Amino acid sequence: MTEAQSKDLLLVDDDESIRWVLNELLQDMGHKVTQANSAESALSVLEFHTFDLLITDVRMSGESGMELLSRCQSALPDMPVIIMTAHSDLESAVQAYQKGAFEYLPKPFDLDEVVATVNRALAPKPSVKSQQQADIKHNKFSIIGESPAMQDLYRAIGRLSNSQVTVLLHGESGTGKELVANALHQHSPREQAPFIALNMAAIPKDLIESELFGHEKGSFTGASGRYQGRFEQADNGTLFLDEIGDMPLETQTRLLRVLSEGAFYRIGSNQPTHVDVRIIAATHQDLHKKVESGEFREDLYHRLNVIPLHLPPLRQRSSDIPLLAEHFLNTISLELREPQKRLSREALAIMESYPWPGNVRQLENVCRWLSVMANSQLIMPQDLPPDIAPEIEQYAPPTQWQKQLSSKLVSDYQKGDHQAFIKVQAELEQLIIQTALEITLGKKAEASKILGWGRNTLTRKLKI
Ligand SMILES: Nc1ncnc2c1ncn2[C@@H]1O[C@H](COP(=O)(O)OP(=O)(O)OP(=O)(O)O)[C@@H](O)[C@H]1O
Repeated sequence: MTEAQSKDLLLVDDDESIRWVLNELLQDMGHKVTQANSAESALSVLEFHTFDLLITDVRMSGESGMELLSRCQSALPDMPVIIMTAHSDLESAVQAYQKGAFEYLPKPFDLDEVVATVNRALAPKPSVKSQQQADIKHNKFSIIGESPAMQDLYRAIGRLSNSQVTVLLHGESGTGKELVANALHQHSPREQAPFIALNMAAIPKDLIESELFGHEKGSFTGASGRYQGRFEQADNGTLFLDEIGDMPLETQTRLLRVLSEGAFYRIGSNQPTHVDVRIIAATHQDLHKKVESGEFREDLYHRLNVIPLHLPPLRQRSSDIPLLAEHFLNTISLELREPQKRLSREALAIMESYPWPGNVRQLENVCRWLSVMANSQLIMPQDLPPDIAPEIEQYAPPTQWQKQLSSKLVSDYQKGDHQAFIKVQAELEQLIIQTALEITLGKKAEASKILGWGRNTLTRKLKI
């Protein structure tokens, strides 16, 4: 790297080991790095030295990285700031972007990503810079998840938060498309205006136009009064068109006209109605294929697909299942005014490997079912509904020998034999080993196979 490319970087984190790793990396990239362990000490360094880039953690004792970012935005608006945080949720991502951060990096980070981000931040750029400093209110439609796929999504919502652009959400049913559409609206300049949702698959085809555009009294049989359509209801706000792939072709043509002209006619009226509506559409179908088969207008497809966002199915982000389940069990317990149930490690493991064809909606329903149906506070595998864990035998009463064994254990223990449990385990093990050897006519290799052990394990256990 040449001298000319070497830049002055300020690195702020109260975690010394993270500073060490990043310092090594940034110096290897050829940059000069100054370190600070708090926002306060960063500010005092910034008083007498200018930097080409600030990289800061969010959570530190004293002032936070966000406060540091705000101060730098007003005093040093040209210095790009990269925000890093271990607490990566939608709110922090959106807040970082809205406060003017150049980029938001969730921890633990990938070092290649850090290099790429630093390079982009230091690249010469046009001097236009968004200075919007909107305050974020708490989002009641909280989106849960920390998987890399969700973090990509948070970043996309953050980047789009100052814009009005049309978005097409794509994802299987129940992946959270409506939730994300709502979050896009809540974090947009239109947040004070209505968010109106309409699901094309849920209304009869011959009523779609009247639902969208409204009608005058008597314009068709059954139109007993004047009706304001969803477009008018969403004026200045956002209209969410769910299952857009199910929109009939004639309605597509009308929708296209509204999008290009900003006006439409109520059914039965010849007066144009002008509206200013942002469209967010969603589909679980492959719209491109529908265009090829002539079922979806290509021009409308391009008009809607300005920014495509993909919501991955839950089975591809199973690391989010524990957080989502905890969130649902908590909100449902509050709804039911009952203590919150918890998932045992074993039950959670089964849920994490289940494919969830109905995605987050199905997980939410299962949590509702468990909140009402599970017998104990700690949910065990046998408490799970049969479609989630079909191989788990549902609770069955103990058989005669199990009852006898159990009462012998209790009485031996109560009589003072504190080794009772350990002895029975060893006896049971010897019993199943002998049975396996009997049916394999003493062949250890075969016996170890049916026992599910390695040969050495069997030999070792035989010696005990
Ligand atoms: N990441 C998430 N965090 C919290 N709740 C979620 C998340 N994703 C989805 N949900 C919940 O799951 C349910 C289904 O979500 P949503 O209706 O947004 O899915 P969708 O993709 O629009 O489904 P469909 O295509 O069937 O209309 C909702 O109750 C929603 O609140």
